[in-house]
Amino acid sequence: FVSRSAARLSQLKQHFYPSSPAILHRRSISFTPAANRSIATMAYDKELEVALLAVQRATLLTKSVFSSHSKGTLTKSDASPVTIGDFGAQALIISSIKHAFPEDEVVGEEDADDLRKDASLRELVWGLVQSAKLEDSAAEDKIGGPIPSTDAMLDALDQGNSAGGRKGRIWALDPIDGTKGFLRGGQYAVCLALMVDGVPTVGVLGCPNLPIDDKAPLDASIGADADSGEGKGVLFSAVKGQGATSRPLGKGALQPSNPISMKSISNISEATFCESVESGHSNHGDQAAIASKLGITKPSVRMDSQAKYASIARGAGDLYLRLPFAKKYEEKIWDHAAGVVIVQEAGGEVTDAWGKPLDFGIGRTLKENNGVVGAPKALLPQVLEVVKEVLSAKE
Ligand SMILES: Nc1ncnc2c1ncn2[C@@H]1O[C@H](COP(=O)(O)O)[C@@H](OP(=O)(O)O)[C@H]1O
Ligand SMILES: [Mg+2]
Ligand SMILES: [Mg+2]
Ligand SMILES: [Mg+2]
Repeated sequence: FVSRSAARLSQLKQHFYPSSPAILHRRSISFTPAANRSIATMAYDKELEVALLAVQRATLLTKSVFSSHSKGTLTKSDASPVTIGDFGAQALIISSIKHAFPEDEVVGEEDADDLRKDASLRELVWGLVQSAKLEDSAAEDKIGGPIPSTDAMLDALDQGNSAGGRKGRIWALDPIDGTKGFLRGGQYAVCLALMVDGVPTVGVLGCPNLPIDDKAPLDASIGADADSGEGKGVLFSAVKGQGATSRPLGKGALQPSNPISMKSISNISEATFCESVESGHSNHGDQAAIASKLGITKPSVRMDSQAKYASIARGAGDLYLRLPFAKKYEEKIWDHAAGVVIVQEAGGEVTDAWGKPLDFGIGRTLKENNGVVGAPKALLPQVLEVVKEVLSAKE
């Protein structure tokens, strides 16, 4: 008994005086392997952290452009707008990715052509890029700190030129999705996804004008006048197999996250569907016909950008409808990759309008797909049936 209690006493001493060399040794055996195991199971944790910080830093830049008078808007060859915010955000994000993962490729929407030709535009963007700094130095370090020179900024912008493909690690980047919404003061999103062998695997959406509260109701005004202010600004993210989360968009280190999931609705007629504001981006008429065939009576919620995917993933809306006007329009992978993995991890599924899986592995566009439909997994077949009915009636 005496020797057993002496042994117990020594155990207790070791427990309460962990500075003793004996206990340090024991701790290193008994705790470290378990800690390592849990780290090993968190696949893509570094990719996720870098993507979250990179997107958060880029939103500091887009918000500064948003509140400035001139957005330096240009018209691209396809007649769509691009702003100094798009250029600056792309340069910052690519430089973050290349710092952490130098071998990875990036499919980015923009390039440096316009900035190389126009010195004053280049200086405007350079000024913005230099001022966009996370307030936490450890967080800044993780994404490589400031871009060192104008040339480095232009090179980073141009590194979004990957052709995409089915092999290896390729990031899809939309520095400002919903540029028209951004210019209007509506919704926009900074979107970044890592695709592994053509499959969206890590997704991050920075939505400066969405309400932080996952439970906030979606009303029609969400798309119209969503000036960033109190209670606004969300970072959504997901890693394949690990669920989806939201957290407030901050200015420094990452804020704590909450799990999100799609709403469970028992009857499709109760659904709220989200569609583009721009009537040129999807067919509002077909979407209204589909909603009415599904018995949906609530008006659609129109908002720009992948904020629609984020909104259905957090259960604020239910369906994402993007019915094509023309067979020939090829959806861009950066308009969907991040939103798709977030919706999938929140319990949803996304296909094209004919029910075909979206193929992110064939290049910069979804050229084998036509239109996009997203819904809670269990309801998608029912929605697709009606979508196909409406589309077939027009053929
Ligand atoms: N005719 C078209 N059909 C579908 N999408 C289009 C389109 N023309 C432009 N787009 C894309 O629609 C995106 C915005 O989507 P939404 O309508 O959901 O807000 C644009 O992204 P950018 O704003 O990044 O250029 C652009 O890539
Ligand atoms: Mg664009
Ligand atoms: Mg876009
Ligand atoms: Mg864009």
